[in-house]
Amino acid sequence: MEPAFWHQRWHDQQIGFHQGKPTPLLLKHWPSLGIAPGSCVFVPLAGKTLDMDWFAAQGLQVLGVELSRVAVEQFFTEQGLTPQVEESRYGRHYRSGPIELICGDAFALDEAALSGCDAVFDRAALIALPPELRRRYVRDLYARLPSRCRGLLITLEYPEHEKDGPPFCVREDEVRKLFGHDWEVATLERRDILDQQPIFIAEGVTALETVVYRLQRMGGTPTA
Ligand SMILES: C[S@@+](CC[C@H](N)C(=O)[O-])C[C@H]1O[C@@H](n2cnc3c(N)ncnc32)[C@H](O)[C@@H]1O
Repeated sequence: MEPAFWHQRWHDQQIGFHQGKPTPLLLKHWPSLGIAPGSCVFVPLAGKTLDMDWFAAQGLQVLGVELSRVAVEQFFTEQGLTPQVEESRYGRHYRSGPIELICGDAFALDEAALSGCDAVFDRAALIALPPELRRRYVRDLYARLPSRCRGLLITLEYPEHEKDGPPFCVREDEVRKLFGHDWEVATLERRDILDQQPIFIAEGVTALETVVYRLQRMGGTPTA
């Protein structure tokens, strides 16, 4: 997916992935990670997700990264927030209270940019990328997160021949292969969601599951 693809989606407001409330599986599983208040959560490929708002309400700091300026500015406008804006080599930083959203390319973030992150939340991010980019995303971006990091990853699985991505089908064996060497991966939940996704049904998809994984950087401190 080239940047132009996403810029066009935001320009046309073709943002069916955006949810009008925080991700229910986030609310269910985040507490099990035991992330302390005041910690910083990295939200890659953030869009204007209300998950960022939810993290802030839990007393967490948020660092999001998003390509589209439309998305970033809509996030703050819709939250009734007036961010401070500043440029850096990573892009344009928008800050309001505990939320900082960088309008820029996630692949350009280096270890220095991510050094304050204690956790990561990946929903509709890994699965927004085609196979080769997924490998780069985990190999390069996830590898720059500090060794104390842990987090949640949410994926979708469906018969691949029935639909083109995004969102892409990313099966458990691929998740384990992608994260395998550097991250401990635990499957927390697998849920059939086809009947809640009429758009997939309309496209001819006959089976759809969402899977929640806990990610723990190897060498980090595991929780119960
Ligand atoms: C499917 S959307 C998901 C947004 C958000 N995670 C959510 O749950 O609503 C993927 C987002 O990633 C952004 N994106 C794609 N490639 C990116 C990149 N290289 N760096 C930063 N953002 C990117 C797109 O503009 C789009 O808003």
